[in-house]
Amino acid sequence: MYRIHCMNNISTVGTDRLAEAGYAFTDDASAADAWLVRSANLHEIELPEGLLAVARAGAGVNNIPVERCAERGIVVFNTPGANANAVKELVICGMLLACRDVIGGAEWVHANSDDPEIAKKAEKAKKRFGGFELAGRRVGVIGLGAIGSEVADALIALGAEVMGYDPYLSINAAWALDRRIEHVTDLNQLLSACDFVTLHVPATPDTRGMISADAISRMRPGAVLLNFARDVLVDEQALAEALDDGKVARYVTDFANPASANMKNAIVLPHLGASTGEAEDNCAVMAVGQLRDYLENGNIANSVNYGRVDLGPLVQGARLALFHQNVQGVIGRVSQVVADSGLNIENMSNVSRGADAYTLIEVTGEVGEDVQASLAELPDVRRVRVICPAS
Ligand SMILES: NC(=O)c1ccc[n+]([C@@H]2O[C@H](COP(=O)([O-])OP(=O)(O)OC[C@H]3O[C@@H](n4cnc5c(N)ncnc54)[C@H](O)[C@@H]3O)[C@@H](O)[C@H]2O)c1
Ligand SMILES: O=C(O)[C@H](O)COP(=O)(O)O
Repeated sequence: MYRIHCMNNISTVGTDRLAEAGYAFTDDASAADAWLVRSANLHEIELPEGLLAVARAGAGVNNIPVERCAERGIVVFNTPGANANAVKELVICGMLLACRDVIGGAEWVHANSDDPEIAKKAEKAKKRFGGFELAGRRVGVIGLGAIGSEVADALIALGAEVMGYDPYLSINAAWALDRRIEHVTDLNQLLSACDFVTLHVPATPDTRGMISADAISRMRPGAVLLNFARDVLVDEQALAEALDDGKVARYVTDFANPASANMKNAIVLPHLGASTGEAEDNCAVMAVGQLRDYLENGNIANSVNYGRVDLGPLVQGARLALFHQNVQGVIGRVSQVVADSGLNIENMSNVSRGADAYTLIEVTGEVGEDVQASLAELPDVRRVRVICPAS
């Protein structure tokens, strides 16, 4: 029986599936075989010896020590696209809030709610809260993955002109985009041409600070910046100055921190992008499904530190799951140990990602503890699991 520890609240639509399958939940993170997590910061937490996997019910994995996990043979999963619709809707909402002073108008009504003349006064006051329309404006979308592509398509439907920038866009993702989206290969071209710029890239060493003082200086005067990706993408000091002097008209962000919360002309939300029932259920179901497939079958889908492996469900025999360095000779040595143990290899898959590799071998025959020990002792092998079919 596998033990799961939840680092955050995870939708019961997902966790119930684990309970129904006989999994146990533990409050003790160090005793768990796997962790389910949303945004809890795992960088400072010790990774227990027995931890096999971390499943992030969501997209961003900058809260997880992905490389350290890979070195230990701990598979990290995320749930690509499972919360994209929720974020897209909030981004469009953020853009509309920047177009018109909806918040100011609603606050005015609240402040005047006891005034019997409110209806008449509202007609006079409303000119303070007017604005402009999104249709016809040019919006730059940085990052055209699950969220960025949905935002770009929605903006086209709303009548905006859209420029997209994503140097790593896959051909399939490019085909899926509305053909009216102008694909630019120069970020500066997008920054200088757009009325709105919206960020949809992961937080990585490459993207940190990508909206630098220089990038801000290239933006159109009076442009609006939206950040529903991560706060570290933006040089917040430079942005605060640009908001003060009006170079940037509005900053709409999902990341409240001491800097953003005090910015002039900013609309700051408490990380609400994925906080809909639908998105939470989707993410939990996907995370749990991937976790089960790995724990019970050794298969890996949507991992951010190991490649995809799919030998289907394990029905007979057993599987040997090996994490090892991606170097010459490992597979030969592993096959020799398996053969010497009298096991027959029925099926096998090997994938590598950078320095790390994963090999899943389906065997028939009795897998003794000595086989696992012999495999674990091989050079360059980090971890060995023996997986048997559920009885
Ligand atoms: N506010 C929220 O609640 C919320 C919810 C989900 C995701 N997010 C954030 O949004 C990010 C994107 O989510 P997603 O689901 O679209 O991820 P995704 O992986 O589907 O898309 C990310 C895209 O960014 C592109 N990219 C990477 N580096 C780039 C660069 N330097 N310049 C331009 N493009 C680059 C990738 O090629 C990819 O297409 C997540 O990593 C997370 O940080 C926030
Ligand atoms: O990367 C994500 O998926 C989002 O930032 C959502 O984070 P949350 O699950 O903590 O709401």
